[in-house]
Amino acid sequence: MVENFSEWFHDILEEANITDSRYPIKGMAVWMPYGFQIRKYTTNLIKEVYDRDHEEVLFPLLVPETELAKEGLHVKGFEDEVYWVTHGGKTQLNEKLALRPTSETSIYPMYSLWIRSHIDLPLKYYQIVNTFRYETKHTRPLIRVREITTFKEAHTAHASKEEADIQVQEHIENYKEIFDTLGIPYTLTKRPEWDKFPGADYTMAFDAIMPDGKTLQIGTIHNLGQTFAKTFDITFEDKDGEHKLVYQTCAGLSDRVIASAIGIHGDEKGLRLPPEISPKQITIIPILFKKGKEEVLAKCEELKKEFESAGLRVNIDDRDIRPGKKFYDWELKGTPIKLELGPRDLENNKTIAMRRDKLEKIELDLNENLVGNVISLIDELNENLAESAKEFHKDHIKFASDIDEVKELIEAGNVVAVNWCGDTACGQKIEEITGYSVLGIYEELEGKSKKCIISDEDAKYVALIAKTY
Ligand SMILES: Nc1ncnc2c1ncn2[C@@H]1O[C@H](COS(=O)(=O)NC(=O)[C@@H](N)CS)[C@@H](O)[C@H]1O
Repeated sequence: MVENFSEWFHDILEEANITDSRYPIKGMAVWMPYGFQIRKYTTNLIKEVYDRDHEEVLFPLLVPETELAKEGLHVKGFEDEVYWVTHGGKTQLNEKLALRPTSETSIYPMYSLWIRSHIDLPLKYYQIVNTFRYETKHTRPLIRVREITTFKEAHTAHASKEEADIQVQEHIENYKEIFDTLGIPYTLTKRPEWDKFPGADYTMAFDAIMPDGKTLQIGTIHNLGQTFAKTFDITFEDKDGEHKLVYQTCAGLSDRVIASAIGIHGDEKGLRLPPEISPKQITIIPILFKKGKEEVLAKCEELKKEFESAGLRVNIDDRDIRPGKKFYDWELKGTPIKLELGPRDLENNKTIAMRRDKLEKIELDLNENLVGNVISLIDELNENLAESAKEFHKDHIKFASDIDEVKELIEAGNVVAVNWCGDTACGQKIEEITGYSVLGIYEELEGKSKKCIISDEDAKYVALIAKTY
């Protein structure tokens, strides 16, 4: 793992041409070409999963103040973060318009118009848009931004509580598929009452443990119950002609999916990208001398076509610079597989392959199942990135039976599991004493001793405590 993760993360975004934070508004950055490709493949993955049982839509960016203010708990939760538009040209608008911090209050008035009968349910829409939050905590590219550029928000409406509960599970399965595909390990916890989404009945959260041991909330799923249905009058006529309020869920992902893929898999040489989202999966590096230059380049083009017809993304780095610089760039940009091809290799019908995760030379025969062999290397790399990330993740969740241990384990870069009676008073006491956050209830771990770490009452749950981004 890298030494100073925070510095590494900041530097890699610039050096690998992912984003440029020199844009003259704090918390906003430019997606540069290489990063834009990574973002494109990440959103493709999210769409592939969500298009199975949701429909993609696009709502306006601006939300009338009256709509935003309707849901008391919700607006309370966001009032300090909302950006406002007050003028059209020189004309003062007769109503302030919010830049959406999230889209419940722009979507649900329309749900109220569209949903009339039980045959309109379940309604399951999602959009991938930019949202705006005037974050006052330390902003950080991709991790805590003021313009969330890649905000996937799914909003569902159901005829019954049971269906909404099932939908929460389906969102959880969707998120597991997305994060597993990217080899990103996570803890799944139920956020404590005092830290759930404003207006939600409860919040399920995916947290990643970054290399510095701090956790990053990489996705959330909210069971909204009927709170927003009441506020926005989203009702339907059921089979018996009764008018009922719908039950709702919503689920969000953001740029943090990309932040965790970059942060968790990177090493001191740079990115090690999961093949799913790497702009190129194979970089062919011709070793060019005056003699045999044409033949080598011709062979590279031929190989490129062969890999592309197998559905792989390939580039040939034929820049007229020394190979060492090309290797450096390939390692920095994290392409999964590098193939070296020089005149001698051509004569011997060989190419030297290298996996970006292990950086070991592997000699492959050019005429012997080359595509199959390279695909196997890509799969092995994918497996290995996920495995080593899982190792790190597991090694950094420790159990503490007394409150002093919690602090020292977190300072040592861990997430800490403790027994908790579930009382808010105890939970908030844990945060007060340690200065760290209760991520929530963690079902994966069975409590060792069954006493709450604060009250000594019978512990009902295991809770995770962490230093968070
Ligand atoms: N300032 C931010 N920068 C980057 N990502 C963020 C930021 N704020 C929140 N996120 C991400 O966005 C996800 C969804 O945000 S949220 O507030 O929890 N949930 C919602 O807004 C729901 N309406 C989702 S549909 C969070 O889980 C987190 O991963």
